[in-house]
Amino acid sequence: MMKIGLTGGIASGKSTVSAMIKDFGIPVVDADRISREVVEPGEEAYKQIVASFGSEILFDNGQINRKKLGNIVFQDADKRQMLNRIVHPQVRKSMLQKVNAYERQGEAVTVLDIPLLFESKLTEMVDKTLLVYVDAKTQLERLMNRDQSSEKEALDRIRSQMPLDEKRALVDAVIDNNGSTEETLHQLKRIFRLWHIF
Ligand SMILES: CC(C)(COP(=O)(O)OP(=O)(O)OC[C@H]1O[C@@H](n2cnc3c(N)ncnc32)[C@H](O)[C@@H]1O)[C@@H](O)C(=O)NCCC(=O)NCCS
Ligand SMILES: Nc1ncnc2c1ncn2[C@@H]1O[C@H](COP(=O)(O)OP(=O)(O)OP(=O)(O)O)[C@@H](O)[C@H]1O
Repeated sequence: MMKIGLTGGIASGKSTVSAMIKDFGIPVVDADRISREVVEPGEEAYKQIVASFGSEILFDNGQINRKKLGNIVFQDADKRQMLNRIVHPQVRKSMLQKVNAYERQGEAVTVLDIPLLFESKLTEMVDKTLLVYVDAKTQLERLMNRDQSSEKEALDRIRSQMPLDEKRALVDAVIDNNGSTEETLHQLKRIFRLWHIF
């Protein structure tokens, strides 16, 4: 089974591209979604997060207040590393299980949507890498719009990741998502044809 690592920066358009890939009938394993599952109350990572960051980061119902935890970790690299050390091993484990299940089902291709593919050195999990690229101005605008966040909150998040221009040099193929979604779909199809996926 061919494994494709789909990556990008925050709000660069990974979810938009992964929805197109699912429409082709190709399975997608989503690291962001898994990172939400592994921090549900009762899970091992949840207990470690509460022990490390305190109950101030919880809502009254016990769920993690992600906006609050985000504001802490995206302003402080040490705290971010502390959170990453708790969450990433669980995410990796769960991703591997899901990928193996698709392999057993006989899927020919599976896409792994991993925002931190390079930052977390997960490239050995995949055969090919595909970057969803946007320029810095578009990224900031789309992020602030989508999350209704301030410029400061958005820039804190963008700066906690490897710049997209650096990622460009590391991948097998790039989709430029500055244009319309139609142009993005066109580029995606061209790359998948090139890789003999269809
Ligand atoms: C800090 C948290 C609580 C903020 O939650 P929130 O719901 O606001 O954001 P969400 O999880 O949807 O992430 C949105 C985007 O932020 C970026 N991002 C998330 N975590 C990180 C991180 N540790 N470092 C850099 N960028 C990150 C990614 O591009 C991601 O797509 C959450 O992102 C988290 O638990 N992060 C640690 C786990 C992680 O690294 N997840 C990302 C991929 S595994
Ligand atoms: N080609 C496009 N034209 C206009 N808007 C777009 C385009 N692609 C994506 N968007 C919008 O930009 C925002 C970010 O896109 P998306 O959520 O797909 O990014 P992402 O990389 O998955 O983000 P995250 O890392 O936060 O999960 C969304 O509001 C989306 O609707």
